[in-house]
Amino acid sequence: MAAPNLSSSLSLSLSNPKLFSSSSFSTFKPSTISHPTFFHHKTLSFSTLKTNHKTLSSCNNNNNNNTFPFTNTTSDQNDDDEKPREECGVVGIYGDPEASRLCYLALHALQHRGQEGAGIVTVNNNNVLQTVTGVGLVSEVFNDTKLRQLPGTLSIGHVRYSTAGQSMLKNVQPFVAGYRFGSVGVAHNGNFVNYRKLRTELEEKGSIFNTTSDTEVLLHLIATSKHRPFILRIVDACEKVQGAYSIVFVTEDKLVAVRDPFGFRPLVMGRRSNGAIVFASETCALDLIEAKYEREVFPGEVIVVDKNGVQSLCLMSHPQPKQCIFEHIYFSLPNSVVFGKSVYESRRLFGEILATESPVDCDVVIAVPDSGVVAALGYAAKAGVPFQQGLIRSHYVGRTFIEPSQKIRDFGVKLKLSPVRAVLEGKRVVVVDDSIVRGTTSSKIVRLIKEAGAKEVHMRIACPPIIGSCYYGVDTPSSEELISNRMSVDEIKEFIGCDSLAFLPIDKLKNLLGDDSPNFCYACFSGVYPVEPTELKAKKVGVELLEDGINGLVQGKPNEKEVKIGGI
Ligand SMILES: O=P(O)(O)OC[C@H]1O[C@H](OP(=O)(O)OP(=O)(O)O)[C@H](O)[C@@H]1O
Ligand SMILES: NC(=O)CC[C@H](N)C(=O)O
Repeated sequence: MAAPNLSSSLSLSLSNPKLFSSSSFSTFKPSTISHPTFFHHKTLSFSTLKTNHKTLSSCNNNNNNNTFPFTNTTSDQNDDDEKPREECGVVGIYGDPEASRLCYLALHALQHRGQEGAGIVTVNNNNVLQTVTGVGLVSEVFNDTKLRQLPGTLSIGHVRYSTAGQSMLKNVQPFVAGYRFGSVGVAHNGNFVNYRKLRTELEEKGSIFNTTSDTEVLLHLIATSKHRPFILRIVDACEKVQGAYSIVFVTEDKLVAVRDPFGFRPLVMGRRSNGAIVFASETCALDLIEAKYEREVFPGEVIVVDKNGVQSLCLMSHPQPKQCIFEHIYFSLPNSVVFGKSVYESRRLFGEILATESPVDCDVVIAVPDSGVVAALGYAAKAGVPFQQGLIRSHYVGRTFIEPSQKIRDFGVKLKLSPVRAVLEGKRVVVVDDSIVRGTTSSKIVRLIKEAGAKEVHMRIACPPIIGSCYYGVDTPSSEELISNRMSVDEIKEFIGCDSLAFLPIDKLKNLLGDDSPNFCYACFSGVYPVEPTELKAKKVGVELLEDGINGLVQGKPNEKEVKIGGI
């Protein structure tokens, strides 16, 4: 399969369905996509499609004047961890003879988004979808022998951190399924909030599930869809699921990328110099495999890549994007551009705001590595205080450690972070971290720093207090386990034992985002959910883990108070 030839001219005279064309997304104003990228969209032969599909009949975003980076597409140009877990990372590559190896490298770049399992599916020369999946890190799952088993030019890959379904091999993606018209593979970042209901309905109709992952419902919905051709089956399935999804699909001859109408999770598109098209959760993956960033997959967009080129069509209309602000706060790597903004720049500014809003006399600013580093640099620069490395992070301990008991978790922080006495002794120290979830890390850190001789410890947190659990792909604990949901800032200060504590004020965060502010989801700070989480989150009671419909077994009643449903 060769790289797609995108030189054919665009013909877009569609009124129904519409391709993503000149609808405007003025809120997307990233410098990186300020020079519009033009694709040669090959028009789907819609006369052969069942075009009454409502999702394809209204493409423009309602109620906003957003402008797509295209200025004119009618042109011929074209388990029970206590922290917020990372999310999954996805990658898709079309038209490169080294597709699986590039996928493997891209998954390395996305490893911070999931460490439970990794997998790649590649279409071989006989049009067969071949899979390698395994539990653990990318480097543990793949080796040269495994990659040799994946020849072909079309691949998708996934790194997993579970939000629904246990952490076990059978739930490691990509999933591949055969249905009566062929095979399809899927890699999903996000979480379906109506998974349990859909699964029950499908099971009642006879579906047999292989996994306990929410993602599998999509395959059943595709297989049972009455729509033709395949792309409309995908659209049909996506219409039925609710919640967050940035997905790549592979068939014998197509790569398809889809982002949910709210655009909760990121998904970007790039191109290698040989013309190969690449989709990835973050731009850091594009950079690693030398794919040039072209643009985001837009909320509600479906992009199909096949021998005819790149086609873009709209999944469904929606009032306003609701991109996850936590990608900028914690999840994404600082070298990525997410939702059109540099993550590094966001974090540096969060730090600057903290320095302005919550100044304190101090001798040194230190970070809780890794995700607190850039905000600490911003704080130090603004405050005019030296930044130093007061905590050394072990490179051999994962980003989050998944320890079943609190006792062992306490060691976890010590194992991961070691204080530097030379930096801390006798000093008034500002410690910048990106977030406080349960407060475990902060309380341990304050103790470590004080034990190393610090005179004062002032915690500055580069996000607002987290009071709501996430239902859109971040596996935060249930709301009742979130310290900011149970305690005031003063109480948290007492609990973690620091001399002062301040969070990034939400209004300042929104001010910083400016016109783009309404396009973000703040449910974790407000408890107001853009998409109703009908199935409540797992929570721990004593040593028992109660799981809900999202995560599987229900052994107890979820606390109804946990979820405040609000408007968008
Ligand atoms: O309040 P808690 O429940 O302890 O959780 C918050 C901590 O967890 C995250 O760190 P993580 O261990 O994921 O490391 P990272 O900064 O390297 O991503 C985050 O950066 C905080 O330090
Ligand atoms: N973190 C994610 O995006 C998880 C994807 C999917 N819900 C799973 O649990 O496998």
